[in-house]
Amino acid sequence: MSSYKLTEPTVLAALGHVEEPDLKRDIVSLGMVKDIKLGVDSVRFTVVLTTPACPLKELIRQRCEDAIHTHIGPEVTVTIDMTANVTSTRNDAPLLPGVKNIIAVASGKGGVGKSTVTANLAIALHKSGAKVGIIDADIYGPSIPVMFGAEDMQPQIIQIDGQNRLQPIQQFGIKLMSIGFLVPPDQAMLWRGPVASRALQQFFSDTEWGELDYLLIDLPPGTGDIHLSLVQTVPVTGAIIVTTPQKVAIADAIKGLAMFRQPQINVPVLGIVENMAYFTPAELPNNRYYLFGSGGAAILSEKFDVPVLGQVPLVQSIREAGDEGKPALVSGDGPAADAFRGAAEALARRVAIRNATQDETKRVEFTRV
Ligand SMILES: Nc1ncnc2c1ncn2[C@@H]1O[C@H](COP(=O)(O)OP(=O)(O)OP(=O)(O)O)[C@@H](O)[C@H]1O
Repeated sequence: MSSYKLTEPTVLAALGHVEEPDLKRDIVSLGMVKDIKLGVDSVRFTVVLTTPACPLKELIRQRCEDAIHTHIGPEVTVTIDMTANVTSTRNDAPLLPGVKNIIAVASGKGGVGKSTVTANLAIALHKSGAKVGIIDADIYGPSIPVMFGAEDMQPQIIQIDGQNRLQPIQQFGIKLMSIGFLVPPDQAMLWRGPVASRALQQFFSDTEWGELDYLLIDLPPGTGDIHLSLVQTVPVTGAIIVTTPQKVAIADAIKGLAMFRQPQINVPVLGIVENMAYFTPAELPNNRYYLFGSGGAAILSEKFDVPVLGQVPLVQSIREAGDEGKPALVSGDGPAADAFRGAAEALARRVAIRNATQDETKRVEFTRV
């Protein structure tokens, strides 16, 4: 006969000592413990994480096991099923009710690798088990179709409740929508701002996205009409800023960051991704050459109190993968893949913290900033 008391209340009391490291609250009051099943000397339960990309999964599992052993008894056999339910503040959203988080990916300067970062973050999140989509909002220079080897594909039109709806293209597990799928590239180039903005709005209103944990928006470089249209069309969960370490890129990244932080816009900036942070030759993966300088993102991070989500090296295989139409992370390994995976985990973590600590973003309701 065991001397300890193994009941649902004692299990919950024990697990009440386990703190979610990011949210700084115990996992029981956060509603993360489910399906407790008791045996004679054993307990099995499920821990529902806030993202499948959670880098703290093993830490939380270990702490749960330790808590049961410490507070109930060391002899108890503990089985923990880890699962995830991505959190959201998009409650009762009229547009895209099945999309939990809308993440804007912005850069100050062109060519810093914003689309490359978007594509690989999406693949990393998908590989962790999340449902992910990308809207290519770079109406005048869409690059997502090429990066996903989908430039010849066309979205199907389906009828739902008597209305025509666009079906996103699906490649490598990611749902995609881009102007590049709908009109020849040279045609969109000639559109004026309002036409381009309307095209973007249709990606939200007329596309059948279904259920998604993360919808990434690949914005055009700089700050402009499309950015305003985005925040006027949907409440954006948060933004990330992609930059290279160069001074000119950082100066422009500050402008992008400041735009999201304007009081009228007020979209939380979740972090910075420093792309082409250093060069690593394939044959000497431990050598790092800081071609564009170093420390730029760190300075930005400190000055604006925004975390650096990751530093992605400049490697030939990333460029080749982009040109071949298969984002590097689909089949790649090595330092670049590690950097993208780390950045995706950090992003997912920031989204979970943002959702637990900040109210829903409001859709912007004005025409001028
Ligand atoms: N870390 C990297 N290593 C090597 N090449 C890279 C890296 N990041 C991006 N590139 C390459 O740099 C070029 C520009 O990247 P990308 O199109 O992603 O930039 P962008 O910021 O989205 O550009 P745009 O100004 O069109 O919005 C592409 O050829 C891409 O493959």
